[in-house]
Amino acid sequence: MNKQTVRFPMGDSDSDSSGMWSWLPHFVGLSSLFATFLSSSSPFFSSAKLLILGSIVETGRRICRWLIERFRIQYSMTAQFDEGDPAYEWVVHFLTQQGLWRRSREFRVNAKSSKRKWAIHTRSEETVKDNAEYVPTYELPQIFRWNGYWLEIKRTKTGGLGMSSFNPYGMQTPGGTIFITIYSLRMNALYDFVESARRSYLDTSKPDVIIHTADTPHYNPGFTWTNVKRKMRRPLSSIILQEGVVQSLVKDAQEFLDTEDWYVNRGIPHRRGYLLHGPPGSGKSSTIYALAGELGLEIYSLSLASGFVDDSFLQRAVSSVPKRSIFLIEDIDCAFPSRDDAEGPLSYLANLPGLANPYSPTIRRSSVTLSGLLNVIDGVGSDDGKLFFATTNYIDRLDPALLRPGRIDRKIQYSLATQDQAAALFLRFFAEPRTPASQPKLVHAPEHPLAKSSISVVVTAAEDPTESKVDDKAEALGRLADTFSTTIPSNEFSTAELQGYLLACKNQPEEAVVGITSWIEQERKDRRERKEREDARKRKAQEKQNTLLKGHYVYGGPVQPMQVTPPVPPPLEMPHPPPNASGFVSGGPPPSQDTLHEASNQDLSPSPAYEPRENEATLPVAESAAAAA
Ligand SMILES: Nc1ncnc2c1ncn2[C@@H]1O[C@H](COP(=O)(O)OP(=O)(O)OP(=O)(O)O)[C@@H](O)[C@H]1O
Repeated sequence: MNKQTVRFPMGDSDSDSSGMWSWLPHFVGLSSLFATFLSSSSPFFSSAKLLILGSIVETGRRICRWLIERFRIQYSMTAQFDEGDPAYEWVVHFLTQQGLWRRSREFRVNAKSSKRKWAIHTRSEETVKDNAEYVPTYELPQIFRWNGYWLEIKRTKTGGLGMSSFNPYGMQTPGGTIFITIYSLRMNALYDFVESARRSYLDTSKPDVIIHTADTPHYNPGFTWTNVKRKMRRPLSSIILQEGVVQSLVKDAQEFLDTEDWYVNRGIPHRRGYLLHGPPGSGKSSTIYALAGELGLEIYSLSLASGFVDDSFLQRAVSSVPKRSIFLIEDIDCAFPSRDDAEGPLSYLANLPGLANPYSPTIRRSSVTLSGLLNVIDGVGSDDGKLFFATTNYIDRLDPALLRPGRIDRKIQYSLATQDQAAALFLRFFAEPRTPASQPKLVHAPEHPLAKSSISVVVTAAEDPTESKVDDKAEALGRLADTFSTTIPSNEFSTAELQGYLLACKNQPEEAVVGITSWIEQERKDRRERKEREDARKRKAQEKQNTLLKGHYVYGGPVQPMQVTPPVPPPLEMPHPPPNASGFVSGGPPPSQDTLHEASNQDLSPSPAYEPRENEATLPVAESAAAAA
């Protein structure tokens, strides 16, 4: 048998040196093959060459990207700011100040509104009063240097009001989102950036009061307050109330904001609730705006009557109100009936289909429940130094639970204008603008016609003889104000109504005084007519409600809570005793075929002459049912 020697390229003890390297020619052969491959001009080799080169380039690119990503993760941090969150406004405003948006090449152009101040201006800011605003919409990242750091900004496009977009991380975001990457290892860099943005935003906002509202339903926690409005800050002195009322309110709120530690140390939730109640147009909202301007607070205002506001939305909205701000619910009584109404005999009407508001004045109009609101006022969302304000025209419609201390700590009552208020309003309208040189004094001199007024009346009293003319004018104006106010009956017209009248005779105080009597008469006449119309409308609504009630009661409609007895048509109108559910006349012998035929043709809808029994309409349904049984 021939011994066959198996040769291995290396490591075989039997192998000789020539055997050890015998594989080399093969390799050399390969390399020559490789050389041939590289230098070959055959199309097959060219494609393969490209393939390999492409793979090498792609691998290199991926490695670079991976390295960059590693670098980003290691040496940078990215913060996300979602539209609807206050921090988004700070950042956008700050970036605007840095002039970043100027490099943008894509804009959304809107007619100018007071909504935002950060749209860029097309020309020099001082000279131009733009009628349109140009809001950048680009998505391309921008890099800029701030405070020694490199920052990269990327802003996702807004898909339009209420529409959603996807951020680079695949999360769905309604509205716009800004991503800011800071290339630094210092966590403080991000903190410094956000703080600078916030401070600059607050500085710029000082002359305005910023009001956030929620006008679209969003189910993402960050996106509740989607609308921002600005109002000119209103001086406290422009609010005409009994002396000291506004000042004491401001003092109270300021004290509350300054004593956070006191609350924390005693384990008392740091929140304070105010209810401003009184007739429409008496200055409730104006007081809140003036207070917010004075204390530099932003207002987060929510209408509970909005269809999309339910308990859970309310909870989220309150928890995203930042510290040291005002959470405002205007016309809180509109949201739900008082507990008595809600549990009253007609409360089930709220669930009946087809019953609209005009016919059911006590029916719930909001998805917010009383317990939901109470939880929000009590709960975590409402501490943290937030001031809760509510306004109402009808305090007696509010549930006592809502009014207890701890929820509402101070109630301030507003009333229709008194004569003092009318005089003060008159002077506010017609007094000369004051110059620092002729600072007016609050005069309550005994001889002045308004001396007994409890309201601060601004009358310019000149001590300098050169100002005697001003003094004369002021005296004359004081007399006019006196005549004007004494003509106006106290507590009949609201301050807003008087303001409306005075606006019509701007710069003509004498005319205002002359015309006030006929204005009062006209107003009274208008009111009478309005009241008559309103009474007629209410009567009609009541009648319709009664008819609907009867419809549900008599014909076994969808009145769920009541076990309503079978139909009981009125006996007098019916030619026969009413057929029961199976079509047979109750009691008596079974009907003949003729009778059955007659009964089946009979119209069972209420006859036009049908009138309810005397107590049927007014009795609560439960009692009516019992009576019928
Ligand atoms: N006491 C007041 N002092 C100064 N201005 C007032 C006063 N009351 C009303 N006004 C003026 O009347 C207008 C309406 O006032 P405001 O909205 O504050 O009333 P309101 O009590 O909140 O009314 P509503 O209950 O209808 O919301 C404002 O322009 C405000 O300037």
